[in-house]
Amino acid sequence: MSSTPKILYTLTDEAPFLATQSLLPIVQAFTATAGIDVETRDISLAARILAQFPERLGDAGVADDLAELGELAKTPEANIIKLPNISASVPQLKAAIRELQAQGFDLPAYPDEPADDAERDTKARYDRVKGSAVNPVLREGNSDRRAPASVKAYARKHPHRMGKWNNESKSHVAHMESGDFYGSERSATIDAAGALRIELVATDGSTTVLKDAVKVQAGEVVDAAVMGRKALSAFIAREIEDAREQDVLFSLHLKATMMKVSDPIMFGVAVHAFYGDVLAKHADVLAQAGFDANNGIGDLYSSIASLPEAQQAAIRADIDALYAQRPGLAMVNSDKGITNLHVPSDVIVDASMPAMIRDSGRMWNAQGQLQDTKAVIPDRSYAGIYQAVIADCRANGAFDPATMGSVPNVGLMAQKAEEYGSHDKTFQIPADGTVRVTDQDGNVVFQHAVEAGDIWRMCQTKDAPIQDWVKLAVTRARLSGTPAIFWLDPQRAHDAQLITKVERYLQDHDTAGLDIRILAPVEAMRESLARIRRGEDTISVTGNVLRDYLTDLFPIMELGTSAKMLSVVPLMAGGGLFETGAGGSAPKHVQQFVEENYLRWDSLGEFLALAASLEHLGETQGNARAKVLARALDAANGRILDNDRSPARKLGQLDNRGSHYYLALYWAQALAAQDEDAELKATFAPLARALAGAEATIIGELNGAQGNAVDIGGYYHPALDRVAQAMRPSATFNAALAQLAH
Ligand SMILES: NC(=O)C1=CN([C@@H]2O[C@H](COP(=O)(O)OP(=O)(O)OC[C@H]3O[C@@H](n4cnc5c(N)ncnc54)[C@H](OP(=O)(O)O)[C@@H]3O)[C@@H](O)[C@H]2O)C=CC1
Ligand SMILES: O=C(O)CCC(=O)C(=O)O
Ligand SMILES: [Mg+2]
Repeated sequence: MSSTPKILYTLTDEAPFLATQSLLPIVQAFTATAGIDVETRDISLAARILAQFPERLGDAGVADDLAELGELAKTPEANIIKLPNISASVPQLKAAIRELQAQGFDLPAYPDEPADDAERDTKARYDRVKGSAVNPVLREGNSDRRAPASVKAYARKHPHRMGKWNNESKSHVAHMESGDFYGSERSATIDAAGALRIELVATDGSTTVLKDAVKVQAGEVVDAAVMGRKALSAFIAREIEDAREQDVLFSLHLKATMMKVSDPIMFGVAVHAFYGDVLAKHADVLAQAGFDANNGIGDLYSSIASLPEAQQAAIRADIDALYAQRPGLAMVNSDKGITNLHVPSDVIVDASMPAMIRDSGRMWNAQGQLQDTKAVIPDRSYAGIYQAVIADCRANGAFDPATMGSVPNVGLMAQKAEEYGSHDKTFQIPADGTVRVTDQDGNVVFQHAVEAGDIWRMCQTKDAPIQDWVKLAVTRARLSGTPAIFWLDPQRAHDAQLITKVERYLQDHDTAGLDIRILAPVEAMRESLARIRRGEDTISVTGNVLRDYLTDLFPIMELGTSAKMLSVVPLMAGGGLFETGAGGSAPKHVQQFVEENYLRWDSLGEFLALAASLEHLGETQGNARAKVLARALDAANGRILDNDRSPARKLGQLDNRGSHYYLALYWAQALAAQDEDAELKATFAPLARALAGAEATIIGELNGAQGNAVDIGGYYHPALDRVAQAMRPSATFNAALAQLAH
């Protein structure tokens, strides 16, 4: 066991990174009193890019902290606090590369179409950073996400605003009826460890190996499915027309960040369907300019920027004319004309569907007004759950945060489970034929007839994570005395395999007196919704994708945001990964910060994660002081909520920094009030007095800093000293904390 107990705190991107520059000095000062080191590891998009080119960057290069954390996560010592990070789409990746180049880092450009081996190597390195490239590396355990009792109580007492619903709403979800992943899924449980080969046998007789030697373990569930390009394209074209006829907005909801191979292609199909006439008319020019529809219509505007002004104007005019014949497009930013089809990472289904449901089922139109919307979620595997929520809200009105029950989640996630681990086995098929998966003895495991342009993918779900997931579900059901529902669809090939395993592994546990059921997702949703309307809680036990979707959906309905969730990953090797909240990195918040030095990011997720991390450290390392710190922090978190010390949204009020001051005050007061550890009590009593005595001065200094633009020297790679200075504007607060170190 290591001599100095250590917590590794991640530096990430955007709002959580800014907030860290204020919060971390507080955390480090407090934990040092218990001899705990809180060290940082940089897994920001910028750091991950820089870590790819050590030989090129020399001294300017950085260590691969993510790789280090990934290894650590497989050991019992791991205690990692993971803040949200950017999962970069290609446009974001390119912007980050440009920014780093401008800062003097000698990085190669992102080669869209690599021409030689060197460029192929460069692209492969950048692609390692692309999309959701952090979470899958760290998540060596399953997921336990829930609203702590204090947070739920706060939400009940101070219900956030929910848009009203009525049964005239025309909003709905549209999904395919055939030709999708759902309809084509085949699944098998592997008997003995071995390796699978994926190959395309084209109709001309040629065979291409798509992937050789995919290692599989005994008991592992593998499945494969195909999304037909023609079927998808025809479906989207129909839905565009239907949206126009019904006079509702058209919107597309995918997860291009986590499904980084399949979903940008699907996004591109929608861009082509919507803007097809213009894209066809200017096809040659756009191809020359390097436009790629998979990167969104925003890529068209940036690609044509180098063309002669008249040519640009002609293309823009054609697009504007096209809008007159199309349904309204849901907007990401109406003022700036950013549409739902601009950038694939702007509308991410886990957050975008709950936001729509919270806003009466409406999205923003080009005029800056909310309007009923068609939400296109092409694949049927999960789309139905959102329609079930919409149908429920239409029939019964919006949910009431003051009375509704809770739906916590136990999610199967470890070791790149299911779709979220499929990227290296996802292919856009180059020619008509058959994709065949064979085992080491040449037996065909499954095969699909495919056409050029189709998206074929294979997923893996290992047995040990499934066993761990079932155990976690039973443990949570027992500890919370709450019914648990496994959301599994017997009609789906993959889920049918899982149902067999769940039924088998439930027998390994004492389930006497527990209410554990297995229901198909739509039924599970209806049952859970009926129960929350009655104020009852139900644990959702789901696969990886529904874990992602439900842990934004329910928190956003129950608490207003998923930032207030406790999100723990008990690592299978015995360590702990403590994620902060269940949502993302809120780019809007950075914009507000640089414009007016006001940060509305709520760090409650970080506070909760830290308490859980300290508790874990106390338990696993027999560190009594860590437990005292954890209990005091729990008390402080409760007071933050009771006294409403979370950041407000608008300039002039308490922002992120002010909420950190109150955290320090309440935490110090709780430590000064406890009697378990006299030394800690003596250490924190003077700090508690100093912070309480200087409340008006400190808040004055913190709030007084607001109002002007701040230059932090970069978006993806801001200057650390500038951020630190901006985030710590109270000399009085800083001095009081510094005293603690003496
Ligand atoms: N675990 C991870 O690392 C995750 C990372 N991401 C990444 O985050 C980025 C943005 O994703 P997006 O889907 O827009 O989701 P976000 O969760 O960042 O944003 C949705 C909205 O939720 C609110 N919100 C989220 N967190 C907080 C917080 N701590 N305090 C206050 N409000 C909050 C904000 O709304 P408002 O202020 O309007 O109320 C925000 O605009 C992407 O780059 C994505 O890849 C996304 C999900 C998880
Ligand atoms: O890794 C990502 O990109 C997002 C993760 C996420 O949304 C989640 O786990 O809830
Ligand atoms: Mg999510």
